[in-house]
Amino acid sequence: MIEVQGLKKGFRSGRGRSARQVQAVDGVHFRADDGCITGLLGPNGAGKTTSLRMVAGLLVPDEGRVLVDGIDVAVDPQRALARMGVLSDARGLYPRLTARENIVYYGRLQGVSRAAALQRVEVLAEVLDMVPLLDRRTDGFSQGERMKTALARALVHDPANIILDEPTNGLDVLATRALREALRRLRDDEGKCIVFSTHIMQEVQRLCDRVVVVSAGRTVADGSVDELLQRSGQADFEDAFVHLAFGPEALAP
Ligand SMILES: Nc1ncnc2c1ncn2[C@@H]1O[C@H](COP(=O)(O)OP(=O)(O)OP(=O)(O)O)[C@@H](O)[C@H]1O
Repeated sequence: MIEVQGLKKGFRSGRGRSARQVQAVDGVHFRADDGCITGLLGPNGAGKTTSLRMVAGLLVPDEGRVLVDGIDVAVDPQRALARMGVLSDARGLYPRLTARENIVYYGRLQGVSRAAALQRVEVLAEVLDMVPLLDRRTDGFSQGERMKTALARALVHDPANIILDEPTNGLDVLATRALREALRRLRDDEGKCIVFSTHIMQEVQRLCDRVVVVSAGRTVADGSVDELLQRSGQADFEDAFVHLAFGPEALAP
């Protein structure tokens, strides 16, 4: 389970006199439960990536805190991070290594024994439907094949919590469907807590048990798709999102 409380993060942008403060995150909070897929939905620049980078311990918040299975990331980062698998947009794989070697190598870096990592590869290859890829060098892999390998790598230490930043970026429709199916299996078969960011409505509607709407750095709404439709009084989820993220006036023709 991941709990995010009152996160804030600002950046200084530019130099000298033209430098100014950008408030990337200005009050993001949510709770993501085990066995649930939670989507962070927001427009470009809403602060989703910055929030997830703080959750993953890659950025230190100015304010607020992140609890991973009750462990404060700022207080005990090692224990908190060991409970998370993170798939960011940097999906760097070693091109000369096979998919299996990439995954096992990362497992070793995470402190997993070679035998356990090799065993985990077999399980993940089934869940992610990538058995035929395992013994190919990743050099020349398609975007979808890279994504699956990177996801398996992020999950090799069997973390209870999975964080994905815009995971379907650059994937075609079949690879996107395969990823969705993999995330559902990780939720249903393994009871994982899954948090991902996106600005794609259909993705949220098809996949999420819970949606956190982020706008201008803040959590502005939180609930299931049906709850958000009800709360906004809209029949269409895109309209509901625009209403919640930008206010009812943004829906005017
Ligand atoms: N390192 C940085 N320095 C300066 N500004 C930053 C930095 N990182 C993010 N920002 C700014 O913070 C705001 C939030 O950015 P962030 O990448 O978190 O948004 P996002 O919701 O993930 O957007 P997108 O959907 O476009 O990826 C943006 O205005 C961005 O320009």
